[in-house]
Amino acid sequence: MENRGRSEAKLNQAVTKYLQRYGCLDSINNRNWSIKQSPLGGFGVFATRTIEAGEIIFTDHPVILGPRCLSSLPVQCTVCYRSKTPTVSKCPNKCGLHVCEECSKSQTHASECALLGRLSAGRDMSEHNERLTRSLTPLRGLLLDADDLDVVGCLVTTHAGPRPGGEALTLVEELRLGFTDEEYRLVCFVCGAFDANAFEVLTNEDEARSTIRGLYPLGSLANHRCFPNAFHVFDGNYRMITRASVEIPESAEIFHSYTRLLWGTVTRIHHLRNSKRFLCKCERCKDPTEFGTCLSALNCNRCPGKVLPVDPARSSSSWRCDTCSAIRDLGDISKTLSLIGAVIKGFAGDDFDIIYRFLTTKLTTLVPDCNQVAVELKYNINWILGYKSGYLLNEIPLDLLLIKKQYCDDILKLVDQLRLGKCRIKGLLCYEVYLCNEELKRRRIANGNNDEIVDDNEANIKLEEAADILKYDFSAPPLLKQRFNHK
Ligand SMILES: C[S@@+](CC[C@H](N)C(=O)[O-])C[C@H]1O[C@@H](n2cnc3c(N)ncnc32)[C@H](O)[C@@H]1O
Repeated sequence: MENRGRSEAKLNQAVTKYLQRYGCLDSINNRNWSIKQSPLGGFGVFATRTIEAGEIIFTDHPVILGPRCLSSLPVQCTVCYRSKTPTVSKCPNKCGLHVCEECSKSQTHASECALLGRLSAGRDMSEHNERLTRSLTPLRGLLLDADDLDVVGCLVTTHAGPRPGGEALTLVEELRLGFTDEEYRLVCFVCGAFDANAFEVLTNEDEARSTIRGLYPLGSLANHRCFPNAFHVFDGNYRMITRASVEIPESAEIFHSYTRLLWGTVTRIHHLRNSKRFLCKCERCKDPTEFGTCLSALNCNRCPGKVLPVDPARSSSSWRCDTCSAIRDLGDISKTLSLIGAVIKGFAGDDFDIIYRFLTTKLTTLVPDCNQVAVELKYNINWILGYKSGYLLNEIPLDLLLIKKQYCDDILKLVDQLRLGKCRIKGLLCYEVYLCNEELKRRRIANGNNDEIVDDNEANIKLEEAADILKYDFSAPPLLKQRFNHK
């Protein structure tokens, strides 16, 4: 990893100054972290004392924030990111950006409109709106002051020097923007920094997925582990609040996860290799059973055993049955995985009948219940039952309500087995179990059936656990925010 003259002293100084400047004072005053050389290469963030599970490690401010580079971005205001406001329209100055009425008068938009006017030499950019929105985030690097640029310079990039990444190429070739050489180099650097370090930002509970991303200087210096010891949420001001998910001993390295936590090793390794360009060698990756969860397992076609990769880090690893020890042909494994992938791709995300039928019939012939695809489908079902029209919690039959609760319990067990501690998924699922229990109680009372046992204590424990984990999360369900008086 290139260090470009970075040193522990320089990084600690630049990041501290940055956090002070943006008022992230809890990261400084009660400081429990330090940036140090990591045995993984480059730098990382380390605990300077024991940090309790749930304790805040740091609050970080985005040095650059903006739309993700997705082709399916909704039309949103490029300043406040609201997409559901009727006043979002193209800027009348033809800079090509969408803004809402309120933000059209903001200083942020004025600066960006002027920058784009200059870079496009006054051309009408309105027709390039979509491409421009997707490319806007790295362009924001051109508007940073020297102090902010200094902290961006502390971050690693996926490509050293003036080699353009995908986004920079889009900007230059398709938008034909007139950069100076220095501007072009900076835009390329920011693109690379986003590739290596960006966080997807989720701050609206109505949005199922994030449409914006940010560069968080201290968050970006934390390395990855597939069973992280920290998790983060975002507050209403796009600040990243990083907390310990488990107790972190003094001097231990603090880790985020750069992948979905419930992906199996083969999927995680593929993602890390392709998008972050490194190979994780953590305990979870080295253990073919992933702490006994067998998330990657397929059915053996000779016996009731589970077939697992012998060396999950190698794409050419052989796969062996844990019961009869038969080696399964790699071609056969790829075929099974492609078949499952193709079927799932064809699903409409919220068609309960189709997903449930596949999960409980065809899929069981190919993979055991612990496989990551089964887990993912159970997770998806949880967001249909109780949320989609026709499946609201008070409408669904009892068997579906019990299925939802069972799936949440199954995934919560898995989260514990994977040593994930107080992670965001756990907070969300605890809340869902609470809702299921409340609905079961409501039905029992409505039916006058007081003999049926619904464990009130469990409901309250789950509610408290959810509220504790999601305490600072702006996208948390309103009930949790209200009950515990969160912002
Ligand atoms: C977001 S940065 C983390 C901070 C980085 N180590 C630095 O020195 O600035 C991501 C980069 O750190 C390295 N990295 C993070 N986690 C790693 C791990 N578990 N094993 C090896 N390299 C890792 C990879 O080079 C990755 O692209």
